[in-house]
Parts: sequence; structure tokens; C-alpha cells
Amino acid sequence: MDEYLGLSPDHPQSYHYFMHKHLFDHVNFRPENINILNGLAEDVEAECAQYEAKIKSYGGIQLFMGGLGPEGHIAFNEAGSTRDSITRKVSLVQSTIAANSRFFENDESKVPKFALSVGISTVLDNSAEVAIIVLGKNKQKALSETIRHPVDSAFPSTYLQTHGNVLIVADFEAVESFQSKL
Ligand SMILES: N[C@@H]1[C@@H](O)[C@H](O)[C@@H](COP(=O)(O)O)O[C@@H]1O
Repeated sequence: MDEYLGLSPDHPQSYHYFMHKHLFDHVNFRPENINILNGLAEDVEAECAQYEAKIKSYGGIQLFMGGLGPEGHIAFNEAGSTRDSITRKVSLVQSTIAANSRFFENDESKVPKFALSVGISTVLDNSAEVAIIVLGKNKQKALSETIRHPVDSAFPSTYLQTHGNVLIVADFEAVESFQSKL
């Protein structure tokens, strides 16, 4: 769904690397069927346009699977991402940089400040199903807002309320504070 801008595919914190290490290296997907945004693209706009077009050329995505950022981002759609946003270059907000610094030796200066990401429209308008995996106490507030907050670009994950087929997979820690009200 997204990739840090400026990280090579073999950088251990790139999403390329993550996906290969944890999934593609263990299954027999054909390489030509693996599509991840290129964080080293010279022409960023063309890279994003091609990615969006490729999704549409296949008639959409059967299953979008992602996580939830501390302030409600899905993929790297930070606060302010609009309903009609598509694959594009995005700036990461401070809370995302702080949260993701754990993967960069806890040094915020090493976290890329930009990324390429599918947009809200890319997810909502092109997927049969969306699955969001939410783990840990630090996601309690974000998960609660995702479900309860009125749909608002200030909290992009609230857009998921408008998709007809969303599955949220959460652990007890992520739902602890409000599970009795569900
Ligand atoms: N770009 C990713 C997001 O796509 C992901 O949703 C988020 C939460 O990930 P995790 O569930 O590992 O905390 O992390 C990053 O910011």
C-alpha cells in the first residue's frame, strides 16, 4: 500500500524488504505479480499514476490489508487526506515519524519524511474487502476513533465506516478500554 520515499528495495526498513522477508520469500508468487511502489522512482508522479492505473486495469483489489496509525492513518494517508485522494507522494506527520522511529534505531532523523501511498479513494473505491489489523495498547484511541468518530478527513481511518466490507482484527489490548461498549 505504501513505501518510504528514498529507501531502496533492499533497505531493511523498506516495505519492499518487509514484504519479501515475511511473505514473498516463503510463497511461490510470480515476481511479475508482485507490485510495490518504488521508493527510488525518479519520476514520482509517473510511478504513482502507473500504480493507480495498474490497480484499475485489474478491476481493483480483492483484499486491501493494512494497519492503523496512531492518529488514524491507513497506508500513509495522514490527517487531512481527502476522500478523493489517490496514489501520491505524502509528507509524514510528526507522530508517524515518532512512532516509526522504533524501526530506525529510535532516531527520528533517520525516518524518511516522505512516502508514496495509495489514497483514500484508491482503497475505498477499488477494493472488495478491507482488513485492518490493530495490535497493542497504543492503538486503543485510534481504533475507538476509527469506529466512533464521525467521518472526517482529520482522522482518515473514519472513512472506513463508509466501505461496505471492512474487517477489523484487533487484540484485547487494542480494544480494552471500550470493549464493554461494543
Ligand atoms: N505505513 C505504515 C502503515 O501502513 C501502518 O498502518 C502503520 C501501523 O503499523 P503497525 O500495525 O505495525 O503499527 O505503520 C506504518 O505507518
